[in-house]
Amino acid sequence: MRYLGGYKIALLTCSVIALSIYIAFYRIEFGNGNFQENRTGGKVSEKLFIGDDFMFMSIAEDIDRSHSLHYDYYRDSCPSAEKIIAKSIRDIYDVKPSVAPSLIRLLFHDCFIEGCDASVLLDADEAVTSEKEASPNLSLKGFDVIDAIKSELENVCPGVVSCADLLVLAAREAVIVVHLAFLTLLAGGPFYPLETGRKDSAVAFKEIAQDQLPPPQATLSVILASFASRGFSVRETVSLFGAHSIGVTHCTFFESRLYNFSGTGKPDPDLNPRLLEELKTKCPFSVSASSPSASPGAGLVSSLPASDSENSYGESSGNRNDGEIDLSYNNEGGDENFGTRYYKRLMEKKGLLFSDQQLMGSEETELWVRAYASDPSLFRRDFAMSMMKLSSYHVLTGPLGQVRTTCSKVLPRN
Ligand code: HEM
Ligand SMILES: [Ca+2]
Repeated sequence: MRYLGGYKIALLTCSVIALSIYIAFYRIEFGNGNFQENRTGGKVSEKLFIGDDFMFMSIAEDIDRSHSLHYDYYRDSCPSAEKIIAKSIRDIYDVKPSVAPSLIRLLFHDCFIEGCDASVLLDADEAVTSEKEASPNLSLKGFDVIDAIKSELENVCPGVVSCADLLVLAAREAVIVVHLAFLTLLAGGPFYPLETGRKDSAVAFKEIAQDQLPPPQATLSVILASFASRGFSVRETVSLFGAHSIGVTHCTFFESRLYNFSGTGKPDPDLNPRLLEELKTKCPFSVSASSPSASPGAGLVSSLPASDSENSYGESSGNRNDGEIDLSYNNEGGDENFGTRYYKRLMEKKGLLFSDQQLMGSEETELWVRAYASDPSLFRRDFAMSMMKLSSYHVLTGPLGQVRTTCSKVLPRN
């Protein structure tokens, strides 16, 4: 009996130690804010992974599964959905690699504004003031790709797969194809598991998009505050910026750094002098660099230094006839790693956007920049976690949303 009692105590002690280690690990690795309240009030389960292998773990199961996100949500209703999406992205990427950055950015602009509910995809009509018309969204691309995949899905299982799920799954596939291209997929990721079951909004949020998407002139404190208000830690925020390893930016978003930084009439001292000279040839002086026509929205923009706020996202930035430059323009050293190369550039003052270079502006953000620059697998792992978190941010589930049949239109009211 005494022996059995001792055994029980030992077992209890072991369990307590194991639980403490687990909790400590969870806190250290993922900080706070990882639980996402969905709009039904339920908890979205979190998945963790250790090293480069995913360890699936349900931290908090929803009570009512029909009103929450879960794995393989379309298992019975549309079993081929994820395959159709994945194949479409791969096929399109083969002929048009720019689809990958377009969709990753589209996901960010959807999820950041009132959650991943496909609100950004809605066109304007009598009932909808489209987010597409908000100035940060004028240069978004990839809507045609989403529409094409959606019509394929509608042929196979009409009215089943939401546009919000389609967008997060398509963006994940975009991350995968990019990594295949960079030959880093085999090096461990970053595939990230995604739960599904998001519903689409019946409204769009143009004013909120205008106010709350940080402009390329945003200062570090503005950037961090805007991500923190959505539950993203500094580490997660810095890792998400790694998406700027690929894709393009228009000259208009950084030209004031070349010619008239903060109204000084001089270039931004935080821009690499050699890169500066090259960029000047790619983006010749234009009127907008000296006296911007843009009149940005209020909100975040109004908290910028006056001279910077004048030329944030311009009202017509997407329509101006201005050059497109690779965000990784003139990458020297042949370092082809997605992520790593972006952070190395920041260390050499080669971030194209002022907001990118801001990540070198505090001890804590600089620490993560340096960590990601030197450790590709750490970056891949953190990026995957943060993308997963972004993709489940503030989702609509159950009866709170709808499943649109055309992603640019809300369902007609009965
Ligand atoms: C403060 C935060 C951010 C700002 C100010 C910002 C700003 C910008 C700007 C100005 C562009 C160029 C757009 C153009 O000229 O067409 C751009 C491109 C892009 N952004 Fe961001 N961004 C931010 C965060 C993010 C995040 C968190 C992601 C994804 C996780 C992201 C993904 C991308 C991608 C992939 C592109 C390239 C798009 C393409 O080539 O089509 N950005 N961003
Ligand atoms: Ca949204």
